[in-house]
Amino acid sequence: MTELESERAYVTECRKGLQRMLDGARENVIVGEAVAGDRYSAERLGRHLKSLAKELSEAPEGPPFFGRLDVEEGHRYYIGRRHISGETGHPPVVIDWRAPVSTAFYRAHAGDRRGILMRRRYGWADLTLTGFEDEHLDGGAQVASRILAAEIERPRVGPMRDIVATIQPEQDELVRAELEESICVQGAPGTGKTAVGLHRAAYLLYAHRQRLDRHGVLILGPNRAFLGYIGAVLPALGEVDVEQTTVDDLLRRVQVKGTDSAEAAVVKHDERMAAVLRKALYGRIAKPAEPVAVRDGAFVWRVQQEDLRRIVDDARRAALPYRIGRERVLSQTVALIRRQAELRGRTATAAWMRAMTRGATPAIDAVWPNVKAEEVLTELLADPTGPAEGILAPEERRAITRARKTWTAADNVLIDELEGLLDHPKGYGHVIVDEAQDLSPMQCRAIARRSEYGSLTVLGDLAQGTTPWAAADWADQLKSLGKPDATVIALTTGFRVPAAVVELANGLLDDLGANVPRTRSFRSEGRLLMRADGEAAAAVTEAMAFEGSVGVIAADHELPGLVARLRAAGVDLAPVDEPGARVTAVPASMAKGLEYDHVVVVDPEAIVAAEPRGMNRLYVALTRAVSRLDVVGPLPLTRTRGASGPR
Ligand SMILES: Nc1ncnc2c1ncn2[C@@H]1O[C@H](COP(=O)(O)OP(=O)(O)OP(=O)(O)O)[C@@H](O)[C@H]1O
Repeated sequence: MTELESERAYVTECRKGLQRMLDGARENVIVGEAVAGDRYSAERLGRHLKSLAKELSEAPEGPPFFGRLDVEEGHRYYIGRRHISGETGHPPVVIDWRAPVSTAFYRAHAGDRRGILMRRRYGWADLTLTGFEDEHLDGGAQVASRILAAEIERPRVGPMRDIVATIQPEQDELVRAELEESICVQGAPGTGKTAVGLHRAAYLLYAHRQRLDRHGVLILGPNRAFLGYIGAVLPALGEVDVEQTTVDDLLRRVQVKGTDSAEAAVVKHDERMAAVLRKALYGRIAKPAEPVAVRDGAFVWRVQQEDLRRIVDDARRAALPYRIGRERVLSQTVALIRRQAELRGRTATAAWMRAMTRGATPAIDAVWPNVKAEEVLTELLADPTGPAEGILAPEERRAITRARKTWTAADNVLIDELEGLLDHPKGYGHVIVDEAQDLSPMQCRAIARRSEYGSLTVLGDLAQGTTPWAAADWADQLKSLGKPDATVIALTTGFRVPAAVVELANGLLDDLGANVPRTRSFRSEGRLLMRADGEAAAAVTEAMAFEGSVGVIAADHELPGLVARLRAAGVDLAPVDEPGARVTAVPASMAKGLEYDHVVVVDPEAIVAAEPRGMNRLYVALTRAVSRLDVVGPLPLTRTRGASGPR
């Protein structure tokens, strides 16, 4: 038997192992229901076993392993996307990539062998094992892995895929960072930030399943097209319970029908709004102007004005959320009434307490009113002379004063801030934030509230910041996110963009004024073509001769006209939220985080001119290509390049 044949025989053994696990899980469902001691545990056990059986039967069929570690003569571990048990009494046939032993697969090298003699990587064509590649760590020269290079250079089609077989050592360190540790990854386009974030979610769920099952993991991305693009990665790794959403969707409480002026949006996203909102809310608490009087049959119980004032002051000092503070004031007021009643020999039954609470409520409403976040904001936005005075400048107050009552996206952020003052929000065990350079201070606060007792993985690139409030450095952003001590780590090897395109993009960095390290590309192959105006149709048609996806990126306002012209030339483009299409029309504002095998950027000057941070937008657009980039029309003049352009 050749070595390849014996490896193929092992594949068969793995498939048998999987079938055994599935049969076992199904049988357990039947037995489990019978053995549980009571109905409650029968139900819980049943649910657990059923979900295990369901997960196993629905797991996408893929290669059962992608690597092997030989630790000593005859002793080896196969590493795969999921654990596969051996026969009863035998060790597992495949070890989960997240298990501690698998770490060596990603990190061992000749200088630090971690007890490994040999690492084997496997090549697959769908479900057929086609070959393998060995790396002997106990001597011999290091050779670059062809399987690894082929995987990274593979043309892209459809949604994002997992990278478990090829995670790089510096990425693996981030994936496996401790749960308690908040980290911030600064990485140029295509360095694998998103991939690292998704694999970190899968890793943490494996390593801390119980804790995170209770508190949950949340992934925040820039827009829905991006979520559609990354949505299949975690389910393919067996993780289906991770909440993936955008910041806007996470904070949506009122329906957005209006848009803010640029000035108003900037003010509403400014951190000073937190102080304005606090003042607006707590300004509603009044000094008690009279005693509390509660009728109780023939009696009237009283709580003196002085006592009520003390209760209110104590509750304010305790810095509780507003609603909890109000509850405390009400219950302490009723407690004083109860004490008086008991001194007079009354027994305070539950019904009596409820009646006293009802009776005291109007008096408490007068000092600590029950309010809704929307009401507070409506009043604030209607009155330029209100709580914002002394915090915002007069023109800023005017900018946010609105004539008509329609909610905007920024209002949801403000309502969320108020909700955070009113009550404790739902927290998560771990939150992963992608494109975090674009978050405003107020959005950061919303995330900080949800991760106060958990940790964060912050992913971003200061050079790709396109919002008016984009971060200039990570220290401030991390402070706003409530994790000032998070470690900032830079990733500098690009796995998406070919070297020629990286060179072009690096040339733009000086114009962006972002203090970030330059990238080097893992990929020497690839093509950059500068084309003249009017060659968009030719560029797209030529792109379609290659395998892989094509993305056509243009300024948002130019895209509809371009799509119509291309359609007339016989090319149909799918909208950006349809992952998996052959040719996609991508508005520049939605390009962030996406990638296509071949990208055609049309009219770069229009992309730059369309918005204040247009140069950053162009930097994003130019760095979406995996194999080929066509730039149609001249690049804007830049400080570094002068009038002639790169080629
Ligand atoms: N170790 C790796 N092995 C194989 N492919 C990788 C690896 N790391 C990253 N990639 C691939 O490189 C591409 C870029 O990765 P990703 O989208 O995570 O980068 P990013 O840093 O988030 O980029 P951007 O800033 O542009 O959003 C993806 O196709 C990803 O699968």
